[in-house]
Amino acid sequence: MGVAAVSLLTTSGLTRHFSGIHAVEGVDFTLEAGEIRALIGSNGAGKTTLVSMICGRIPPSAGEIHFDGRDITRWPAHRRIMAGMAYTFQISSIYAGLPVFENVALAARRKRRGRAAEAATQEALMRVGLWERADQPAGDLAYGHQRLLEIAMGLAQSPRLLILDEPTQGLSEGEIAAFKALIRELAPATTILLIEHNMSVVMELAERVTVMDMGRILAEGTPAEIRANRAVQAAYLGTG
Ligand SMILES: Nc1ncnc2c1ncn2[C@@H]1O[C@H](COP(=O)(O)OP(=O)(O)OP(=O)(O)O)[C@@H](O)[C@H]1O
Repeated sequence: MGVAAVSLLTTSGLTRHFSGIHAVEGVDFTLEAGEIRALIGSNGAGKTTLVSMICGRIPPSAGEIHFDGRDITRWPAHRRIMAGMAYTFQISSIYAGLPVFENVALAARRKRRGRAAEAATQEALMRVGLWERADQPAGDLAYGHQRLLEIAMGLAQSPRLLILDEPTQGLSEGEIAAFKALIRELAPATTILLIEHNMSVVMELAERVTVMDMGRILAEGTPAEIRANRAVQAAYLGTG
């Protein structure tokens, strides 16, 4: 028998309670290096809470997280960034008064210094197509471009795992098509985990889909398997 590849990310028994609410309950979740994974589920299913524990925004009530073979359960967020994780959460991180370039450079400097940070900034802006707008105040960008700016901020950290929370929310059809193309270019060098409500994005982009319901993993599989899954249809897809 061959040696099993080490998964990039594994959670075991990961749990988070908020004063009686079981937001995430005993989740065993695994990501293989290089994959594009979608995390779906109805409002309140626990997706953001799960991802927040993975990236170190909130501590778990119980359970463990391993990244790249190391137990990172108690690592602060910045140490996880150094280890190769990056995440974007809905617009929260943009400084509207600062130029586009500076926004991305601030993110790059969480991992690198000096010229290396500037080079990573330029590369990330070119990758998402915002290099021409590098000098504009971020607050002047159209909404779709602000979402791309957030992705550039993640990319500037050259992550091995990029976590995106609802990246296509509020984007136009054209912008969504550009987003899909961008993500396809990033994988498999970068592993992608995206929380996504847009089913066409999930079905076209993700190699595997994880469905959460009431804090637990309800199902996992290829897009075709998930579409055909009765429990998923009842809990989620059927209501959409
Ligand atoms: N800081 C918090 N304090 C109290 N309850 C919380 C907190 N964060 C999340 N919850 C609760 O935990 C549950 C899971 O929420 P979570 O935001 O993780 O779900 P979600 O699947 O990301 O939903 P959505 O698709 O609406 O973003 C919900 O019942 C939510 O109200």
